[in-house]
Amino acid sequence: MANVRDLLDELVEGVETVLLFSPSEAYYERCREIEDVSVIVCAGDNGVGAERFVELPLEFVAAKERIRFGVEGAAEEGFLAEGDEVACALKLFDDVIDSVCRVRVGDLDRSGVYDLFTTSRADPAVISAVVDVAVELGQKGQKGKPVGALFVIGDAGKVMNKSRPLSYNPFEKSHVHVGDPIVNVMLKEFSRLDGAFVISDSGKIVSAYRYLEPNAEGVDIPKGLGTRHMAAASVTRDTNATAVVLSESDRLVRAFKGGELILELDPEEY
Ligand SMILES: Nc1ncnc2c1ncn2[C@@H]1O[C@H](COP(=O)(O)OP(=O)(O)OP(=O)(O)O)[C@@H](O)[C@H]1O
Ligand SMILES: [Mn+2]
Repeated sequence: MANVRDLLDELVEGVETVLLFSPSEAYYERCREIEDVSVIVCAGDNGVGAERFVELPLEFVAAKERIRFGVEGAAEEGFLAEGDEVACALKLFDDVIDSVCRVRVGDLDRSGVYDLFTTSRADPAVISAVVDVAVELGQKGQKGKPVGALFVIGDAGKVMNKSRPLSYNPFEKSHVHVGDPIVNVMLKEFSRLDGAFVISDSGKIVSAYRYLEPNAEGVDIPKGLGTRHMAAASVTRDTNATAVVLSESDRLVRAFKGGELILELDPEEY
């Protein structure tokens, strides 16, 4: 007669790698003793002293996104290869590992999320906060109407030099940072108006209403995207900034870096 264990055995059959999300030291040590399996740790810091470690820059409330980040990160670091079967063990409900899911590297669509956080100049928490604002705006719109927005994060001095004001800057002389609840309301309010937000590496809002002076030469972004996206891509090629764009027309959130589109997500699925 079949039993639960047989059923669950199938889940980990043939798995070569275990990816542990924020394990305790004891849990990590126990996993290391398993033969023929390599262990990767993905956590905020490497407290357990793992040999193969992927840093998690934020909590990723959505488990799917956490797993995607861990798997992309591990692949990027060379710990995993296309086709590898991985068992991911994580904490879903409690402060102990209570869930296991199996993934095949390459089967998850690559989101670019690891690159976005690890190779950006700005603080990962700032990027995450901006992506959150863009996603929320995308879900709700502005009084029910779809709205677009452009956020340029990091290398703000250079970005300011390569842009000009469209109107009076409501953030002049203020010291407000992304992530503050008040600021999120302000960002949403001002997103009705033209131009870009410029945000520093540490998350200070430097300006709203900036018109970026894009030098589109050599910038290669998917056809069909308009001037907002072109300006976003160009500014990230000419500076070390990362740009996050919410499209008013297709309602997707995109991130650009080094002149390229690196992330595309649908706020409805986030
Ligand atoms: N160079 C720029 N700098 C800052 N903002 C810009 C720039 N170019 C366009 N925008 C902003 O983008 C808005 C939409 O322009 P457009 O429709 O051409 O862009 P798009 O890429 O198609 O974006 P969407 O998908 O939101 O329509 C403009 O009204 C303006 O506020
Ligand atoms: Mn448009």
